[in-house]
Amino acid sequence: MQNDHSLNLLKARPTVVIDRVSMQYQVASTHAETATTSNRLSRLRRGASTITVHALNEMSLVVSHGESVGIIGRNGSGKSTLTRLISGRTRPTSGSIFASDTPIMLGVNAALLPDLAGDQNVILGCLAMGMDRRTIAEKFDDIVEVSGLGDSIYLPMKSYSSGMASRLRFAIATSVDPEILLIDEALNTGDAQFRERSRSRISQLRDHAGTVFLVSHSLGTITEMCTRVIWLDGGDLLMDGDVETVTSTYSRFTSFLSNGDHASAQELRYKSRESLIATQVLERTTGRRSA
Ligand SMILES: Nc1ncnc2c1ncn2[C@@H]1O[C@H](COP(=O)(O)OP(=O)(O)OP(=O)(O)O)[C@@H](O)[C@H]1O
Repeated sequence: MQNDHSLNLLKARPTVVIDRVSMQYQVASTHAETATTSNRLSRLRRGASTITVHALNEMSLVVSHGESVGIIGRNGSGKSTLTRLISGRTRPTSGSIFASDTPIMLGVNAALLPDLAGDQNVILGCLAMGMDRRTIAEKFDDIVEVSGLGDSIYLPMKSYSSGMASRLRFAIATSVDPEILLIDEALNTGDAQFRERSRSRISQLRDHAGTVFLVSHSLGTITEMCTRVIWLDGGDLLMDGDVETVTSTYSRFTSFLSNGDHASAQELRYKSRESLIATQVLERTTGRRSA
């Protein structure tokens, strides 16, 4: 048993290693114990005080090739912060993140222009991702096909609905077969046909041994597309495991909360966190080891 486990670890090729990462933001706050209208007005002149928001408390994770990791949790639990850290757009307050290749963040990396037509934006987006002209020409039809925009591809992007724009971004961002793809909610805007198309595109990416991170409030989307799920709450990593176990526990948690049963929700939160087996990232040492 132990040998099987060690063998699996050896076979797994890590793509993202999150080593004791935490994130705090310094934010201006107008809160005061003794706030009155007059001192609120005087604070308008003096400026607000600063507080620290603990967006992510220290956590470690190792994600490997072929994994599609769903990130779930209530509003403000730290999901977007975690994806921004993995993408390298934000630096963690403490800890380090290692990635085997540049992570592509859907919708952010494709710097598209609203005045240009969809087809022109395809070229712009591909150039921005570092493709040469020949590769763009090879991929062009496939990108238009994945976007499902039909003749709307020739219209300016500013005339698109938000769902149409995110379909185009999805098609462009996934055309590079990124080794690490981060998707934050973008898939929820599409219609059923697009969801089907994006689902098959994500499984293609996984088959090419890539890694996908998907933030979503839709447990249906997570169940359809992910092989592993992590649950964040209040900046804490509460669960990390198979899709069924984590999503069903999270559903119980949210239904306790919506029924006003905060005690049971807290108990479930506590138990989940207690049973989490924390990842430990060991220092890599070189040279001869002593006995
Ligand atoms: N740029 C920022 N400056 C200050 N605080 C921030 C910033 N970004 C996020 N936060 C805070 O960090 C915490 C986590 O936010 P984050 O956006 O990561 O949550 P989330 O789980 O993605 O939420 P949602 O489901 O609502 O998108 C929140 O308390 C939020 O207010």
